[in-house]
Amino acid sequence: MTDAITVRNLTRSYRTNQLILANDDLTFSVARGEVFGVLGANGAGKTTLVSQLLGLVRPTSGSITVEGVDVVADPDGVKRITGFLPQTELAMRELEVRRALHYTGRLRGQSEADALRQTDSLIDELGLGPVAGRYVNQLSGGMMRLVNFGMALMGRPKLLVLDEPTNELDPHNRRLVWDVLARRSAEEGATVVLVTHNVLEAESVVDRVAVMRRGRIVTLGSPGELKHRLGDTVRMELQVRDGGELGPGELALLGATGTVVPGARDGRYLVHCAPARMPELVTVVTEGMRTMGIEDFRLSRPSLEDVYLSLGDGPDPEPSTVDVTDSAGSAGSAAVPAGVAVLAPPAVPVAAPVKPALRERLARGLTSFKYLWLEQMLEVRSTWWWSLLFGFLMPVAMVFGLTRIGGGLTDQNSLLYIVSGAAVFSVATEGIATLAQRVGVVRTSGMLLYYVSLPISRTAFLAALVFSRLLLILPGLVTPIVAARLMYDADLVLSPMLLVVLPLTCLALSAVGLAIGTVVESMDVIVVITNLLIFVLLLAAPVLIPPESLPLPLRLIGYLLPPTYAAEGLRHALSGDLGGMFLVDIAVLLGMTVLGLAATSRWIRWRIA
Ligand SMILES: Nc1ncnc2c1ncn2[C@@H]1O[C@H](COP(=O)(O)OP(=O)(O)OP(=O)(O)O)[C@@H](O)[C@H]1O
Repeated sequence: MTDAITVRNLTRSYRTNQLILANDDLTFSVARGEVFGVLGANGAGKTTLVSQLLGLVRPTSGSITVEGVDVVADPDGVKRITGFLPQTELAMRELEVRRALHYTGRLRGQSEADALRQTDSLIDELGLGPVAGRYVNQLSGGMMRLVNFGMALMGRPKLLVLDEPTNELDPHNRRLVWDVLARRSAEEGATVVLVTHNVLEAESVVDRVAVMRRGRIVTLGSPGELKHRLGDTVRMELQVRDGGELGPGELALLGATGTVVPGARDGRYLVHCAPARMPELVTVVTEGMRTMGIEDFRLSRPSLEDVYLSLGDGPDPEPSTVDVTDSAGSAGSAAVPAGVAVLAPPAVPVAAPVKPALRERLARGLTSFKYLWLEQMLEVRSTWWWSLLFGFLMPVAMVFGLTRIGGGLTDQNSLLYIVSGAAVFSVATEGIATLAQRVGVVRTSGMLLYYVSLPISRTAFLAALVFSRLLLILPGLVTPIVAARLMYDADLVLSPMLLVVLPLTCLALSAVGLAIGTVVESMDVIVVITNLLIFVLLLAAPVLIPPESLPLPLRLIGYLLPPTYAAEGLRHALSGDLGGMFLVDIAVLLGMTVLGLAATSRWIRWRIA
């Protein structure tokens, strides 16, 4: 078998108030078509390892090759051949199951026909027929996980990286997932990297397993080999009544015949001993059943769980105690420092990063944009009525109401303020506030991790976010103008310049929304900032109210806010005043667009680090 993954001296450190070695000098290889398990306690470094395999986290040092692609030099190359199932919340939750699978296939570069074909066959294979038309976020946790598993399989990736794929699944569906994985690896030659805490289940699925602790691989081999290392032992599994604990005296009594380790459940203990000592152990247990509170016990051969538990959770092992076996034939190397050394030279030569031709990139970018845009449009459908309220009715209501305050409309200038103010207020609500909050949710929920793992460009992703809101934003800009014309036969100039001002206003305010949602760390702070902005717009900025009616401090604050310039630009355009001040407004809006998009592009964590 040739190697699909080659990892050499991989180290990833994080510097917080201390230096954390999340992965510490890992060297191993995974053969093509192999199911490779990664086990380890919380914080052992499993997620850091798979994130690096996927090109999502940049190694501090070392190298990774996946199917001949140098992951560090060409992180996009690896995304084209990988299917990823993260533990975090996935995108596409507001789509129907069928669409979520289909769109994922298209975003992974499948043709329309192929994506539809595979969607149908996966729905069959995973038994998703009864829920195919239902929204993903309305399914039970287990069914949602099964759909997410299906999404990872779309595009028939050469490498599947699955983080706890059977979490929340019932026994029937767990079996289904393992069977599907076994088929993918045996029939299609897919390589599977499986992160799991479920040691018992992993044993029946994985070809080899690496056990990690404190950033290192402390043992690696096939389940059979690892169990063999426990020697010619037998084990007894004990269950203490009501999940209780054994006291030090009782542990010493059992420990006299073998090694005692606590099991994975409360009240469960495993005792390993030589076959010759077993009668003695059985006597100790049967005689002490009542005094020790032992409810049940049984004898068996050691399992992978025993290997895992026998490694304990003590301090990092010394290099000399590191235990390595590599069934692919690689040998451990004493020259490699602490951790594991299972060194296999890459069987596939590392290819230089392949940059697809411009035409292909454009075609891929457009397809990505189309499906991300469609996805976003479907995501916002639950809030359409709210957006339409702001887009159509609120600006009209504002024009209607504000023109009646204080005995009615006095002059054309006031009408201009009201019309442009109402328009910009509605755009700011949808463009800045809603967009900023949406980006914040995508970023903080872990959905971004999923988008980042797909072979899509950041530009396509951001463009889809903005353009999906445009349809909701544009009516809010236009309806106050139409309302004023109809209600007051207002003398508004509908110059071609409006075709510049209106889209630019949408774009500039959306860019500000994107930047706030990206740069501000906390979701709560994003909500506070955007609400405050809307509040200030309504009450203080020279958007609805002429500046001469505002005290100087409020006027100054107003001129610090982006929407003020949008309102001014619109007012100047509607009054036909296209002189110097209008050009200043356009320049500020352009500047805001560039700054907002640059800040978003710079700070959005497209590659986690
Ligand atoms: N972005 C980060 N900044 C600082 N420390 C980090 C970061 N990511 C991971 N770590 C640290 O690296 C170590 C390994 O974390 P990792 O998430 O890889 O563990 P894990 O084995 O996947 O754990 P779990 O089973 O809980 O998911 C932990 O100590 C963690 O706190």
